[in-house]
Order: sequence, then structure tokens, then C-alpha cells
Amino acid sequence: MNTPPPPRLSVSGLEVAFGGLTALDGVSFEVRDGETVALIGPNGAGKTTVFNAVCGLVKPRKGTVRIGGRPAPSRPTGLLKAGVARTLQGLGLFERMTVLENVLVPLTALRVPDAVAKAHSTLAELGLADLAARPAGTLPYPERKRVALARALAADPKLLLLDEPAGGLGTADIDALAETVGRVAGSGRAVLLVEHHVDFVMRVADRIVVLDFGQVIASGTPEAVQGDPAVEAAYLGLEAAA
Ligand SMILES: Nc1ncnc2c1ncn2[C@@H]1O[C@H](COP(=O)(O)OP(=O)(O)OP(=O)(O)O)[C@@H](O)[C@H]1O
Repeated sequence: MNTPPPPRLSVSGLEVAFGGLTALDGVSFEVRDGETVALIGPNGAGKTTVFNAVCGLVKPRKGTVRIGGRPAPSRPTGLLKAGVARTLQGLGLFERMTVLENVLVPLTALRVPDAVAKAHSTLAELGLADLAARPAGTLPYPERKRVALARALAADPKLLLLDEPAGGLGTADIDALAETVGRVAGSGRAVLLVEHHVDFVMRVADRIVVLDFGQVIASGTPEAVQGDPAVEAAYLGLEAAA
């Protein structure tokens, strides 16, 4: 019998504390190749802390993060080499550099051959070809957001982490984003996203993991999670019905 490959991302028993505050308390979930998983939950639930722990930016008190079955590297280049790319809530673009130069940053760090051609093809894929020579800081927010996505996708990550990708976007841009996420997962890559935009999550996620006060309170298909009374209660700030 063939053993299935290890999950692209496996988070197990993660505990993170900031001083006296327990931000994550025994969080476990997996993301497999070709799967899109959304991490949702009220403000302060611990979503960004999960991302930061996956990327080695915060050190867990307990628990493990494994990428493709191996312990997750903690440095940015190590993560890129392990096939992990991330977008940030604040985008983190180099505003004075051109769009092309921004997308070249990870490709240069990885010494990808034909980096310029690869950057151009990624920009074309995301409808940004005409903006390649523009300084990133001069673009409107939706285009800057697409540049951040292009930069994350350029190095062909096996695991793509998206921090509030739909935030601040209008309907047309959200439609385009949903299509891009579908294409990325359809090509066999794993996607983990943190998002408040419920309609977008319902459209793109295969599975949803719901966090509240640092704990996983529900996980499953969008339909299962949507009807879960504990999830409804968490969002209303009420005690879950027993
Ligand atoms: N560096 C830090 N130092 C101290 N407390 C922190 C730090 N980072 C996060 N926290 C706290 O940890 C908890 C989880 O925060 P986190 O940002 O992960 O939540 P979130 O679900 O991403 O929230 P939001 O939806 O508002 O972005 C919160 O109580 C937050 O105040």
C-alpha cells in the first residue's frame, strides 16, 4: 500500500504566549497539497500569530510546525527554499522600487535562473504586465495588493500564506483574486489564508479552521462550519450553547 505524502503544512499542539497572555492554546491543523484552508475567527483570536509561528517570527512555547514533513525553517530565505511564501496585511512592498524589482526580490534571493523572465510571466499572469516599470508606491491599493501577491507567487511556492487577501478590495478585484487562488490550488499548491471576508472564504476554501481565544473551536467544510452553533456564538461574543 502506498503511504500518503506528509501534509504540506502540519501544525500540531501549538502554544504561544506573550507574557501572561496565551495567544495560542493547543492549535492543530493540516493543509495538504492542492487544498485551500481558511483560518477565521474574531479579532484577537490568534490568526496572525499562527502565521507568525509558521514563519518562525514567534517562538512557540509548545508544539511543532512541519513543512512537507520536515521541521519549518525560521529564516525568510530558508522558508523560501522550503517552498513557503507569504503576503502581509501591510503588504510590505518596497514603495520606491518598480513593480518588477519588487517581484524580483525573492527570485534573486533564491538565485532563480531567468529571474527576469519569470518575474514578467508572473506579472502577466496577474494582469500587471503594463505596470512593471511603475514604482510600486504610486499604484492604487488593489494593484499594490496584486503586486504583493505576484511577489509571493513568483518563486512557485508549494505553500502560499495569504494574510487578509480580500481586505480593502471591491467586488471585481475579489472575483479576480478568487480565480487566482483557485488556479494556485488547482495547480497542486497548498494555500492557507487568514480572512474576515466571509463570502470570499466560502467561495475559495475547501476547509475552514475557526479560532477563538487561541483555540480551534471548529473545523470542516464551509457548509459544516457555517452551521456550527459554537462558531455563531464566538462571532456574537456569546457563550456557546452547551
Ligand atoms: N507581539 C505581541 N505582543 C503581545 N501580544 C500580542 C502580540 N501579538 C499578538 N498579541 C496578542 O495575541 C492575541 C492574538 O493576536 P492575533 O494578532 O494573532 O489575532 P488575530 O486573530 O490575527 O486578530 P485580528 O483579526 O484583529 O488581526 C491578541 O490578544 C493580541 O493582542
